[in-house]
Amino acid sequence: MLVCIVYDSGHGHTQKQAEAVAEGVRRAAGAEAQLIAVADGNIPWDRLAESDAIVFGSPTYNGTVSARLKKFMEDSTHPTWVRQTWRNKIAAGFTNSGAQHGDKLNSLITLALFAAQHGMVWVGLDLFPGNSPEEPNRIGGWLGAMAQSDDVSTEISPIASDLETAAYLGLRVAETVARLQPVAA
Ligand SMILES: Cc1cc2nc3c(=O)[nH]c(=O)nc-3n(C[C@H](O)[C@H](O)[C@H](O)COP(=O)(O)O)c2cc1C
Repeated sequence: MLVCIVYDSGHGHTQKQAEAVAEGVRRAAGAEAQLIAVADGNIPWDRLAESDAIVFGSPTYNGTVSARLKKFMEDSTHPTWVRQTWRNKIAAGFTNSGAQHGDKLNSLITLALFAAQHGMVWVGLDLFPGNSPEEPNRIGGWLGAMAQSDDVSTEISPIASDLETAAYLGLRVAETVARLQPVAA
C-alpha cells in the first residue's frame, strides 16, 4: 500500500507535520509513505497515479493554502483531472498556521473540495477535541489535522500533540485503505 503526502512548507513547520503524517502511515502494517514537496518542482504524477491514497498539506497563508500548493492543484488538471487518475482514491488533509484559529478551516475546505473534484473519497479525523495542550486534536477540528506554530525553531514548534494528531491522521488513512482493499476470491 502506498500513501503519498503532497505538501508545501515555506519555513519548515508544515514539513514537520507532513513528516508526522508519514510516520503515522508507517505505523500500519505494510504501508509505505512517500513525501512529495511541491517546492521541489518535479511532481511525480505517475507515482501519485499508482498510490492508494494522497494526503494534501499546506501552511495557511492569508486564510487559505499557499500559492505553491495552489499551483500544484492547478497543475494537476492535465496529468490527472482530465484522466481521472485519482478517482476513488482515499484523500485527507492537514494545515498549520501561526494563530490558534488563523482561519485554517478554510484551507482544509479548499483541500477537501479539490479532492472531491478529483472524485476522491475524503477521510477526516474521528478524535474528540483535546482538553489540554498535551492532548491530540487540542485545536478541535474534524475535517483534517490542524497544527499551530509559533514563529520559532521547528525543533519546538509545532508541539508534540499537534504532530501526534497528524500521525493519527496518517494511520487512519492507511487503515481506511486496508479496510477497502478487495478480499481475494
Ligand atoms: C504570507 C503569509 C501569510 C500567512 N497567513 C496566515 C494566516 O492567514 N493565518 C495564520 O494564522 N497564520 C498565517 N501565517 C503564519 C503561518 O501560517 C505560520 O508561520 C506557519 O507556521 C508557516 O508554516 P511553514 O513554516 O510551513 O511555512 C502566514 C504566514 C505567511 C508567510
